[in-house]
Amino acid sequence: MQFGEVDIDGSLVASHSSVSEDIVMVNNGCLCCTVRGDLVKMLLELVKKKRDKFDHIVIETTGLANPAPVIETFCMDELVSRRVKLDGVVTLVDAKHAMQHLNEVKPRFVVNEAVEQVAYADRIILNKIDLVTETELEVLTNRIKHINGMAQIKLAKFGSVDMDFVLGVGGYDLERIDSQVQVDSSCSPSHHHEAGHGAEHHNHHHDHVHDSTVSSVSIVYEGTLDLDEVDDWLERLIEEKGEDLYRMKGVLSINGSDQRYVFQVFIFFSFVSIL
Ligand SMILES: Nc1nc2c(ncn2[C@@H]2O[C@H](COP(=O)(O)OP(=O)(O)OP(=O)(O)O)[C@@H](O)[C@H]2O)c(=O)[nH]1
Repeated sequence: MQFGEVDIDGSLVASHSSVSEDIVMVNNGCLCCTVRGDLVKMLLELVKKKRDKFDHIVIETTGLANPAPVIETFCMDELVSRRVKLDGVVTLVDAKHAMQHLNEVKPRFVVNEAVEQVAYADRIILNKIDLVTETELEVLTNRIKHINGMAQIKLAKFGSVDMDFVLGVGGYDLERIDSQVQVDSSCSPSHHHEAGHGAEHHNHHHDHVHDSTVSSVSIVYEGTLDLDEVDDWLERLIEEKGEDLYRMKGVLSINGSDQRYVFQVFIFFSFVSIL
């Protein structure tokens, strides 16, 4: 499926077309509710009429789309969420042009879509690496990691990556968060390591990078936590800072319990989902 105002890929595909039947264009603009309504209709129709013919549904948005309303559809629409599960958000980054888009200064209250697409991603394909120098690639990679420290990044030419990298991602799968968080806390470049006596901030890797209004932070705290206090903290954080947050994932060790607690939170304009 593709969202977009001008259906260019659609006409290209239609002209070659034994596959056209499997590609659905949704071109009613980018307003969240319009897109969501269409998306819900398409998804339900696919499930109803062709459920035995596919394993995955791939939704391609235009480069200008905010991914949030699409992600939101899978959590908020009851009929959809009962029938299809969001596997993950994959963002294809054009190594040659991405920096320019990430740096574009938008008017106040207008979000930079390129930054959002990186921020929401579970997987990032950093494509066209043959068109940039090693230094450019390094600067861009650092910038992307600064915006989103959780996503796995794969460098590619002509979009060539293993199928496993883009399908079966499990980005919203609570069971996989445990391992993701462990990997992340050992290698994230933007982690905050808190140990008893106060926070020590390790952001020195990024001192030379253009400041980004969107960034990811991880907190590693040794010891156990009180569940009620964690609940209160999350509630307060969402209430006070909800508008500034995109996603949260975590694994907690709780006082008096030898089980690991895994949580994730998605925050969209006026919607919070805690699993
Ligand atoms: N040198 C080089 N060219 C590439 C690579 N990947 C794609 N291209 C070329 O870039 C051109 C434009 O392709 P894309 O940027 O992928 O276009 P697209 O994604 O279909 O465009 P939108 O969906 O409209 O964003 C085509 O001629 C591709 O062959 C790459 O890794 N290296």
